[in-house]
Amino acid sequence: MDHTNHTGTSTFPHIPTDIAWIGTFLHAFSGLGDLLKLVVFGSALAFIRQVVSAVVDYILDLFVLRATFDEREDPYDWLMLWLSKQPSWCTARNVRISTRRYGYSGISNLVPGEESHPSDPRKTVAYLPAHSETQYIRFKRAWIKILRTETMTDMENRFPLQQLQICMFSRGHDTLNDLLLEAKRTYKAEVDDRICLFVANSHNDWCLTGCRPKRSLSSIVLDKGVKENLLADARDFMASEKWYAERGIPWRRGYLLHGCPGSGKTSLIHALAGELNLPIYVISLAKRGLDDSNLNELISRLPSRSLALMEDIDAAFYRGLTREPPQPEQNTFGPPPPPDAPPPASPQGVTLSGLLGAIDGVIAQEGRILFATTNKYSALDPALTRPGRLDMHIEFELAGRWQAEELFKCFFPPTTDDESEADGDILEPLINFDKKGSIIERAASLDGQQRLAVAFADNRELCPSMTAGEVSRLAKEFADRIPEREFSMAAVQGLLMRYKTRPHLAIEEAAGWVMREREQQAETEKKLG
Ligand SMILES: Nc1ncnc2c1ncn2[C@@H]1O[C@H](COP(=O)(O)OP(=O)(O)OP(=O)(O)O)[C@@H](O)[C@H]1O
Repeated sequence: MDHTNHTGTSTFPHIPTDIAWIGTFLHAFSGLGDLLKLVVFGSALAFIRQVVSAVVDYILDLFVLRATFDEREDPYDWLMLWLSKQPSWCTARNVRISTRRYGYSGISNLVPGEESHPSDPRKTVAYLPAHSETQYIRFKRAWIKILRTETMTDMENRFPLQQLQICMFSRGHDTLNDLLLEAKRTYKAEVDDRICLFVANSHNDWCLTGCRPKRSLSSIVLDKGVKENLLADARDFMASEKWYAERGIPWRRGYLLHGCPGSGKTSLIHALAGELNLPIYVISLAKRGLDDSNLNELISRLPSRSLALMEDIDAAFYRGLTREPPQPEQNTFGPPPPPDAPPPASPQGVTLSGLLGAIDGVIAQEGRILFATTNKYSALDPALTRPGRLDMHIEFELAGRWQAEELFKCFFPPTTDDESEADGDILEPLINFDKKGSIIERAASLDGQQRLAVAFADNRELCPSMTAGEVSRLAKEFADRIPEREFSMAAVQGLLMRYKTRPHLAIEEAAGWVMREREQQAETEKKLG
């Protein structure tokens, strides 16, 4: 075969040249092999890493349990209270100071050296681990990693949402369940003899504002049978879920307490909540920004078996409430704007139809008790007060003599059964002592103002000891000086408060107090025209 081309030169001689060129080329890039090796090795490594990480993740998923607690949910509060009792939680090195309270006193740590003040719970501060600070806590032989985080729920970073993330080695949910159970029990024990109050926060979520000691029903003096009937009715309702379901009646009950200010409406609701062990959810209809849809949302978020409280429902009626949708200038809740105020830019507020719908509409929660209070019963629309919405109406009156007598007994309970011993004390009731026990002065010899000053002295323990018989006699004497149905119970309580260690002085001063109150009332009426 002839490999000669038209130029007469053979083509084969080029082959060795090309091979040489490739050789030269390869020689020039002698690192390429290494590079290829590196690429292959790197890819293999990345692949192995991914596989290992997937396997590790898989194994971790099998053995590590992670849980997130959101501050909008109850378990967050249980856990925060429980954590507050763990030494390592309270001694975190990177702390955030907080006045938020979980349970009643659990998380609150007084600033060292500072005395607590029962009337101002905000004076106590809590040391919480800072956000993004990891804490390790031992629970039932397991180590739990806890991380507090704060995320923003809106674009403008206005609504921070706190979360707790916990992580533990555990194959099943047993340890987590145990932890939750213990946290819940701790929380329950803390709030058992207290009532928890919830209000709506800026997200329109229910938020625990605090827990206060339960008030005993016996400290509220009402006409015979009133509180007993109310308690029996509420108890019966709470136990009647099935009865309501069988008859297709929504399991809800509403109570309207109406009457003069300071007659014990709010106090009775708080005492009842304590008796029924129900948390109170306070709905403030005058709250800025609350409209029909917000109200609906709030009511739909009420937990079952709760007590919703709408106070001073009459405050909404300064312009009259209609069933129409809200207009800028009418039909809204809230205090009246000043006369020269510009009209609101957009209609806002709760309408009567919105309120009616929220109370008994389809979204209204089952198993809840609604309490509404008002000082102006006649201002309420009959649609609002009809059975099914507000089933039971209870009127509260000004203090009767019997109530004044009972209130006196609440203030000065008998301290001894021994009549002879008691008599001695009662004969000298107005002697006052300083803290060291020296006699200051015999109050009987003082004028009115001085007597008051003495009565305010910090000598509570010097309240004379009295037998039941003596207390009854004094209580009657006191009640005889209080005119029937003229003053509120709050006013009578105010009088007794002035002489909380001086029952005799309270009796002596009662007549003068009545005169002064009447004068004041006359003056106020004159001013009002
Ligand atoms: N019937 C009562 N028995 C015992 N204490 C009472 C009674 N009524 C009022 N008080 C006392 O008076 C104070 C005010 O009472 P409360 O707030 O319950 O009245 P209210 O009827 O809800 O008043 P308002 O209508 O102004 O809200 C409380 O400290 C309470 O202890």
